[in-house]
Amino acid sequence: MQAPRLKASDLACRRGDRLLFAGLDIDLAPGNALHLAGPNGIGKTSLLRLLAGLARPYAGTVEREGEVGWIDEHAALDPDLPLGQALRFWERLDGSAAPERNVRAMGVDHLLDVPVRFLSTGQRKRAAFVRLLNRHCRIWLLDEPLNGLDAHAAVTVEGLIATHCVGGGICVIASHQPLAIDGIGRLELDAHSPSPEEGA
Ligand SMILES: Nc1ncnc2c1ncn2[C@@H]1O[C@H](COP(=O)(O)OP(=O)(O)OP(=O)(O)O)[C@@H](O)[C@H]1O
Repeated sequence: MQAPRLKASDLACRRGDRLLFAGLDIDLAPGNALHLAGPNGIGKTSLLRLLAGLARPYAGTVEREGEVGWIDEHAALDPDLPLGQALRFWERLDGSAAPERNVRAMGVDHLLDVPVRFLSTGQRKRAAFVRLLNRHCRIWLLDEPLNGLDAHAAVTVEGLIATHCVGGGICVIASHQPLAIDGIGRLELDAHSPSPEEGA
């Protein structure tokens, strides 16, 4: 399997008439985890979207080697299906090797008969992690992955991220919460001074 790489050079992002950030460089190799921090609305999700290729940069480039696994507040599971069936739909597409193990690891094995729409916020987040683990992507881009999780599940997720990186993966995490992960880097986004063009 090819080693993952995630590199952003001189990256700028504009949303509406606001330049959120500019001149940003990120270079992540196998084993690297990066915590994106900063106040609400500063551009953490926007940066993750650029890194994922879901949005086009205003300036600069993103180079990506390896498939991206994404977590945000949407579980991407059919709300009308029982959780087990909703997960199985993706397992077939993802070619999951050990779905039962991942279901147990995220502690949702007792919820497989419950329709996804009845799951709590934290239960839905756990289910989203089952799907992420099933996919074996080398690059994880996680937007507030600890939101809604209890303390025990948060420790589980921190462990999963650490294991993913020790195994040669890359992970970028936007989070307002501290992350207990050995060796994790930190990028604090702060307010970008408006360009003359913006102020005009
Ligand atoms: N599609 C869009 N069009 C215009 N502005 C947008 C769009 N999406 C986001 N924004 C704006 O871009 C700014 C950055 O949003 P973003 O979601 O990246 O921030 P964030 O740092 O992730 O915030 P939070 O900590 O609240 O999750 C915000 O002011 C937001 O309103």
